Amino acid sequence: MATLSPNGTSGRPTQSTARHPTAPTVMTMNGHFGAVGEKPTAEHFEHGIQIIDQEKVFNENLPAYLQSQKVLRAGFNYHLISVFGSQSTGKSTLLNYLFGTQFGVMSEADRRQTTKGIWMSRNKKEDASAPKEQRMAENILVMDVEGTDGRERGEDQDFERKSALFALATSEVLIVNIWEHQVGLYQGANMGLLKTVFEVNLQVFLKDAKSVPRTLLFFVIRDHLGTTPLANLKATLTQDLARIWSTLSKPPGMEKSQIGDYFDFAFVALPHKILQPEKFEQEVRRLGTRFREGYKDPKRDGLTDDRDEAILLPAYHRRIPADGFPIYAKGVWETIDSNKDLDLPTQQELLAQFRCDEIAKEVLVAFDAVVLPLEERQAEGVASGKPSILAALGVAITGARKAVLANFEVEASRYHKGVFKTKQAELASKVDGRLKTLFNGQLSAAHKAGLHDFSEGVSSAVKAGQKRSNGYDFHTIVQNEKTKALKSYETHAHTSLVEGAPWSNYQSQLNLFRKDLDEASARLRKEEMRRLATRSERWVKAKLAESVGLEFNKLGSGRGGSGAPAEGEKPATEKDLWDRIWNVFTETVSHAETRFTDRARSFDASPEEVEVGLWRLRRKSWSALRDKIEEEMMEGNLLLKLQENFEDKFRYDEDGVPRLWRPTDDIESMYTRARESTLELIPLLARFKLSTTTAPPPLDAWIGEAPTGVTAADEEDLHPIGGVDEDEGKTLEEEMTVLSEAKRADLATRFKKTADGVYVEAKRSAIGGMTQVPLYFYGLLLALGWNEIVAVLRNPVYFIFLILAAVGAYVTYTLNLWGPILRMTNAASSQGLEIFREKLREFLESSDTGRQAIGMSQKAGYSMDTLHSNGTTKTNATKVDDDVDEI
Ligand SMILES: Nc1nc2c(ncn2[C@@H]2O[C@H](COP(=O)(O)OP(=O)(O)OP(=O)(O)O)[C@@H](O)[C@H]2O)c(=O)[nH]1
Repeated sequence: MATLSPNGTSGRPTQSTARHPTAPTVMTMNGHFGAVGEKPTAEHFEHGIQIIDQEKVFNENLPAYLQSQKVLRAGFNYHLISVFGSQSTGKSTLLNYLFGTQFGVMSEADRRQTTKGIWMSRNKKEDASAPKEQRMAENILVMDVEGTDGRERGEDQDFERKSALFALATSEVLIVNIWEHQVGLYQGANMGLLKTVFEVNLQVFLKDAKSVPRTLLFFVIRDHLGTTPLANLKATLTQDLARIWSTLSKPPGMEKSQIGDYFDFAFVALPHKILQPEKFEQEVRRLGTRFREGYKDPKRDGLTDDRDEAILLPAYHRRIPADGFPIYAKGVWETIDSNKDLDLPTQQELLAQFRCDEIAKEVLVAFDAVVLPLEERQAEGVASGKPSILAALGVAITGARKAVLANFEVEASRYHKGVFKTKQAELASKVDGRLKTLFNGQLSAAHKAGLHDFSEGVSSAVKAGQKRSNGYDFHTIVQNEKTKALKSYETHAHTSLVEGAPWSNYQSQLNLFRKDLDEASARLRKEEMRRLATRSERWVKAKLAESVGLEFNKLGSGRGGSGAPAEGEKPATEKDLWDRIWNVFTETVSHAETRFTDRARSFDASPEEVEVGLWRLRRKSWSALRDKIEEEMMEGNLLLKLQENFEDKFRYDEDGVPRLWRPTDDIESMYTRARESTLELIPLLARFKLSTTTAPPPLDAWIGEAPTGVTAADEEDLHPIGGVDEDEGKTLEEEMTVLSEAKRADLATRFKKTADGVYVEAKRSAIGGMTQVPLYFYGLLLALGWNEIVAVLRNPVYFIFLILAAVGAYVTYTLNLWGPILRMTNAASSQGLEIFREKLREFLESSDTGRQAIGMSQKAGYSMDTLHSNGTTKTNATKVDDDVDEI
């Protein structure tokens, strides 16, 4: 590191190493760094910083310097003072005295330029008299500007002009350092330079005259001997300045403007430093306090001497926040250096935009630290399809939002108001955009979870209710779950509210949630209605299976309680079969409808929904009835019913007593009557019609028009019904046709064969009864069997056996058991005959001659085979059982 002698002359810092590649990579006094990435420290800036070097290069380390001096975060709480004047007039010396800085000072013996470019240093003198909280006023930055009229630059006044402009654009106070004997001179008193300053001032602030901060031109007259009073010197200088002002060509509209409209002037004279060192130091100290102390009102504070008035008035402040100063200064310098028109308001706007963006970035770091993880968790939840509800979201994001906006305001509000407002709005909308997404995401997660929980809650409560003996009230379950879901949603939404954000409310989302809940409960209710409908349908089906089955069974009893049917007249049970079925059907369904309606009402189902449910129930019930009828009408079943009906009419008399056929009986006419009566049943059964009207039942009127609320889904599983679903191509007539013409004919043929079999059997049994033994046969039996009779009578064992047999026969007779015994015997003999026939067939099948015998035996077994081929499932054994029952 370069070293400095205490007075800073011999070790005067070298120039920027950045501009001299051969220079060592160490930091030099001007604050330019050699090594890339090297961080400057407070030590590096012991002598301040050369913010612009003599080659007019701006030093990028200015922020680091301000940071090291703890000025960067001071906001507006700092002051900037520049000093300029002729070379070697003691400017640096004055600043070092006033502010404790360590600017380089020329040695007494060597009159050459020491200050090159523009240096800056922070005031190091503390004002011990000031209260602690006011010590911020010590943030005074002092710029030591390269002296004018220097022999080193000669005629080149470019830097001189540019540095003066720079000082004017940035400083509150311009100290013009002149020696007493320079007063009245033009160049020596820097009047040329001041003319430039005034000109530029007019141009620079022309655009926005109102916002022009005033500048204090503070003339420090050095080596004041006292022979010419300060007032005179002051007057001379004031006159000179006024003259210069008057000679300036002013822009239109500003012709009459006075120098005092833009500048304040102050004058101070300092004694000769060499000749009157004590007085010099005393006056310098007095002057120093004027910089460091707050403003003093001459009258209020009882000041008698304007030498005690404060210098750094608020009106002079350039209103550039300290953290924006390096950017601003750089922008200003680059504009000046490139000889462009300096437009300070624009510079300030540019600065404001730049800094506001930077500040926004800075404050967003803390915001991101809070919000980013939340956003990530939410995005993960959405991606996985299970949006997660973020706990205490509102508190977290409200804090983050408040902090980011407050921090931005603190830092950025110092900049150009318009830009600040715009950037603040931009930041707020960016922050709010993200938070709104987060908030809405939270609400939609709560929405989804709420709906899911609601459906689950209802389902599990219904399941639990199904297990309970006293059932469950669906409506209450739905209401309870709905209340729970709404409460939970509101809690989540409430805890996610972002305090202070105008968009942060959830009323519309809550309404949407409520609407979706209603939809979900309507859907669940519909499902429950479906379940109820299924239960009702099952109930109707079971009831119909029982009651319709019973009605059909009554067909088997052909007497209908009125004995053998008279010619052409049908028993009541047969005539009004369909009426009874229709009545049973409508009553059953009506009963089911009442139950369905009551239950559905308890679900809070709408009348339309109930209407649809009832309509479906009626259609389903009709289908169930049709199925049942079809089942009853299955060929085997029907033939059996007809056979039973016929046998009932044929085999039993008017009192329901089985007939014992005698040869004298008119079997044929009785058979014909019973057969015809049963045959008449076939057309009756073939078509579903009411006896009263002989028309089909009013099915379409009974089912009714499809309610308006019926959807395609409701009709999906319904069978088309003629008369109701005309478009399905089936008429009501077809719907009501139970047996087709061909089936009827076939059924009649089959039945006739069965009936014929029964008739033959009856005839045979009548003829069997007719066989009488001749009387002489008994005489012959007595004659031939006399010996055996005597043997039996004489033998006590035979005799006792005979008596027992007689008693047994008598008991059988008194118990009326002879008939069944005979039948059983008959059945057993026919069975035996059948077995014998089978055996014979098997035997004969093995030989050619046997085939003929099979044919014969088949003929003999005609009635039995017919019975089997007619589809009856009854075996002889069961027939025997039936007979036993009948008895
Ligand atoms: N007579 C007199 N000499 C002074 C006074 N103040 C400083 N000097 C001397 O003047 C010389 C120049 O002082 P500097 O402070 O370096 O002057 P400067 O204006 O900063 O010089 P440059 O930076 O080169 O422009 C030094 O030798 C000082 O000792 C003063 O009030 N009166």
